Amino acid sequence: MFFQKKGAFFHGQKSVGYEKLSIKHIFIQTGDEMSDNALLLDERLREGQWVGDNGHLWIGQCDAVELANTYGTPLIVYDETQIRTNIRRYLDALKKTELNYRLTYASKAFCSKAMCHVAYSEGCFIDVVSAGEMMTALAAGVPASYLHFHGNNKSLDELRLALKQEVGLIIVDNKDELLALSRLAEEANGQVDIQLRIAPGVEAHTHEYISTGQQDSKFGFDWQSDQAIEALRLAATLPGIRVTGLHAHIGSQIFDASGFHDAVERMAELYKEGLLLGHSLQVLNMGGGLGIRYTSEDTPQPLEKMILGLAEAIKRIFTQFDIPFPALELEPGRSIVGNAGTTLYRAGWRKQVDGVRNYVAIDGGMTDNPRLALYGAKYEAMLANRASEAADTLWSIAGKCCESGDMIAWDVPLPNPEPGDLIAIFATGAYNYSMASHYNRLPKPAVVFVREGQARLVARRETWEDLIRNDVSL
Ligand SMILES: Cc1ncc(COP(=O)(O)O)c(C=O)c1O
Ligand SMILES: N[C@@H](CCCC[NH3+])C(=O)O
Repeated sequence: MFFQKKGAFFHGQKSVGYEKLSIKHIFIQTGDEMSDNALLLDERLREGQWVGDNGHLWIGQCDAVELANTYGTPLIVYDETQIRTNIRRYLDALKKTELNYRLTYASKAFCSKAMCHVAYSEGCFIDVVSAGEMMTALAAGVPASYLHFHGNNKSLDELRLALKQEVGLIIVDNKDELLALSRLAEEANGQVDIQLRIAPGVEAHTHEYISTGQQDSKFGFDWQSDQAIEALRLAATLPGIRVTGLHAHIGSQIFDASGFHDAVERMAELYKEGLLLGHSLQVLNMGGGLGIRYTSEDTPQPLEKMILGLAEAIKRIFTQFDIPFPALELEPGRSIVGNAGTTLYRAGWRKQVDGVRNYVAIDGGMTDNPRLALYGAKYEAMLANRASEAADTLWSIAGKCCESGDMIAWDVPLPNPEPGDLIAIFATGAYNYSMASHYNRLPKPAVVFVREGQARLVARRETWEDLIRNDVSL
């Protein structure tokens, strides 16, 4: 039987081990209202970073130059304190909403055993979207009851695995999956808790490719054409499943709260229908999506303001519908790990075309950071070994792949780089390592966590042997 283990489900009910599990450490800066760089002179620096007397970039009290010399480049450096701070800010804000709540880390943003362990140790549930992410979290010691299984095309094998492992929740994306899951659960004589993912048909105000709440989306039951209400009706007739919540994730890198509020209106209407159909709904899962500052052009609202605003909208709208307040579940990824990651590259050869552009090539590229190629993402850069020198020339940072679009940043200010300099790219903690590829057979970079002056390797650099491991012997 795979009934969910009881008693670990809402922070508001004090049954989850947030207080118990959290590890004491010093916050470098705690005020939610402060922007990332409020205390720092160089606005490219993130919280927990500074330029040392030696002119080097320091991250989490570790010298970036030493990190690169020790672990090689490209190297993704995560400030573990920052990750924990980000999670605690979410939990603190959620606590203030006075709703029951649950915080789920969307591991797609950066999935590794160390990261799953950190998120869980801070009290997060873990959103996984494949058997691979599920097995990573389990290998990290996260109990299956803390896993929430997402995805628009979970295979039958993946669903069977989720049931066998007794994951805490499955977020069902479409009718085919709903029918299949009910059948599998019935065959196993069990019952599984599910949420239905809804496409509420709202505008998220973000890049088209990372917008998911609109009607024309591959994700979720369509609200506008009544697919969603039909799913609730169907689910009420199916054995083996218990609909405990409704889910909407409208997109990613969002600064404007209006899309969330519009979504709540539609979700509340559906929630009421669900209750009337006899579903034991308890949770409104509003997904992730909060944006972060990649460059000074980005101006995210303070986290607490976004969360309290969302909670107020939920309370107001649920009151209008005359239904009990739900527990609020959030599922952030980028805003947990994005600003905590910095990638260090070794500068290679340059190409300067007078009056056109200065290029400096690095020892990585779209293989470890495809975000410019995919979304036109912008980043800020610094020479980590010459961080106190004036950044007085514009340089474009090119990857080493055979692809003109293999760029990391266009025209960013740097002191004239020399081959061998160390180039730091900030805010690369989300969707970089997790979207890394082997194009041109480049090995994936190493990942280290730094914390209070200590560094630990959490993912080793791939080797050439790793790259040919799956090639069958000739
Ligand atoms: C279902 C779901 N939940 C949560 C997230 C995390 O989003 P973000 O990284 O923008 O917080 C995503 C990714 O966009 C998602 O697809
Ligand atoms: N990969 C995207 C985010 C996708 C969010 C997952 N649904 C990015 O790098 O911004």
